Amino acid sequence: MAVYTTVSDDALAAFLSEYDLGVPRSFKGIAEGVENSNYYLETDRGRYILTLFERRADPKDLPYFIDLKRHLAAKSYPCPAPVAGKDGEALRKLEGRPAVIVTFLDGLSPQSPNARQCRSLGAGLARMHAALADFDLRRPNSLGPASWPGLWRGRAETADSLQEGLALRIRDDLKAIAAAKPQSLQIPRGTIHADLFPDNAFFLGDEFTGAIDFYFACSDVLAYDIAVCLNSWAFENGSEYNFSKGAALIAGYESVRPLEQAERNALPVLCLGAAMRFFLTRLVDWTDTPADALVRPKNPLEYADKLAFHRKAVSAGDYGA
Ligand SMILES: Nc1ncnc2c1ncn2[C@@H]1O[C@H](COP(=O)(O)OP(=O)(O)O)[C@@H](O)[C@H]1O
Ligand SMILES: N[C@@H](CCOP(=O)(O)O)C(=O)O
Repeated sequence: MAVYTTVSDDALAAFLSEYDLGVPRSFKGIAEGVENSNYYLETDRGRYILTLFERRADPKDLPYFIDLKRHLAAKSYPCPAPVAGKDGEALRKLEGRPAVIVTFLDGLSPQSPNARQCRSLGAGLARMHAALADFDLRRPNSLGPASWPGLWRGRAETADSLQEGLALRIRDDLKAIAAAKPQSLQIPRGTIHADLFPDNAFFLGDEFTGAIDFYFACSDVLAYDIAVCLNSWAFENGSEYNFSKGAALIAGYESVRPLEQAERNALPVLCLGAAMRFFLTRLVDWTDTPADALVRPKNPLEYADKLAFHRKAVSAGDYGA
């Protein structure tokens, strides 16, 4: 359960008095998620999510995330809309942490997405990129390749304790990615979600109905978002790549924005990089999650296994593109 910060009755009452949201009916910690503390809030006027930002969120980035969601919502892209208080501000403090209220989005996150859902998700991702094409704020990817050596430092022993010989393989992957210089790729850039996992996408049946959790959004190559999605949507049983799902996801994306050849060529290194990013943050969380936090850290080995698949991929064809 992702609740790092407990909200007292008095603090909640004082916080809600800053809004015009009616009378609270329900307030509960949310079981899913790992990054921030999330609460479900229902009042007589509607349903909301209250988020308190925790360790990885840099307070100076929060206005960027709020503006980004406002931009998408203004374009009728289905995502949570930030709720402003009586003073017009969406960002304030609760229990000493930065906090926002956003609107509740309906839909279900697929546990095991099928190929039709992958196709719809790919199209939804491309529509998001299109809707953000004129979003003019910039935020560097704080979990991009430059951050990985720092995340990895001092973790070799933990990696080897999870899987024999893993540290050596990770060192080799980091060297291979650095040599490929993914930051210098001459391919389309824009604003990306950077964490569009199945638990951050909602569906009604097989139709993508919206995205949540934009708190890793940043300026980067657009195809990196596809790489994140191939990693999180197209594998089964951890490490088995499902070609049909990957092909459907890419085809869905291309039904809105066809990929350039250079983007296709970059897919293997972008997929390796995306798997590395999630392996490393999971490895850090595996040992550094506070003992009293109500959260289930995610398994880093799932991404160590995906790295093994990407190491062998030579072209976009290996992913179904
Ligand atoms: N706007 C929203 N509408 C509906 N449910 C939401 C919304 N925001 C978050 N949730 C629920 O809260 C869970 C955790 O949210 P998420 O933003 O993924 O947390 P974290 O960033 O802390 O990992 C989601 O899986 C979803 O069930
Ligand atoms: N998607 C990441 C962790 C971030 O958590 P989320 O619940 O905000 O998606 C992972 O799976 O490692």
